[in-house]
Amino acid sequence: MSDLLRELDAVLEERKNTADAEGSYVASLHRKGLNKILEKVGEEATEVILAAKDVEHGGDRQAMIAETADLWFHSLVMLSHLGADSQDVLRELGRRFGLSGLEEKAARTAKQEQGQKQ
Ligand SMILES: N=c1c2ncn([C@@H]3O[C@H](COP(=O)(O)OP(=O)(O)OP(=O)(O)O)[C@@H](O)[C@H]3O)c2ncn1[C@@H]1O[C@H](COP(=O)(O)O)[C@@H](O)[C@H]1O
Repeated sequence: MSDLLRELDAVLEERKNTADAEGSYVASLHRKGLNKILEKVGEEATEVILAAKDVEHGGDRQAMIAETADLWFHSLVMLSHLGADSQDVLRELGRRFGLSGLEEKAARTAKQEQGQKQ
C-alpha cells in the first residue's frame, strides 16, 4: 500500500510541474493555489465527520471510507504543494509507532516543565 502512496506522490509531483490545468484536476488545484487546496481539505474533513456520524446511526460505511479517501487525497495535494509528501508523514507515524500517546504527552509535559524551571 505504501507503494500506492509513492506512486500517487509521483503523479501529484508531475501534475504540479507539468500538466495543464484544463486536463488535470490536481494541476487545476495547484494553479488555484494554497487557499483553494486548504478550502478543499477543510470541506473534505467536514464531509468525513458527517459521514462518520451517519455510520454511528446505521448509515453507509462505504460513504465514510470514500470521504476519508477524499480527505487523504486532498491532504496529499496540500503536502505536495508545499514540498512534502506521503513518505514524510509515514516517517513521522513510524517514529511514533509503539510510543503510547499518553507516555508521549507525559514526556512532553515533563520537558516543558523542565524548560520553565531553567
Ligand atoms: N485520488 C484522486 C482523487 N480523489 C478525488 N478526486 C477528485 O476530487 C474532487 C473532489 O471534489 P468534490 O467531492 O468536492 O467534488 P467537486 O464538486 O467535483 O469539486 P469542486 O468543484 O467543489 O472543487 C473530484 O473532482 C474527484 O474526482 C481525485 N482526483 C484525482 N485523484 C488521483 O490523482 C491522479 C491525478 O488526477 P488528475 O490530475 O485529475 O489527472 C488521479 O489519477 C488519481 O490517482
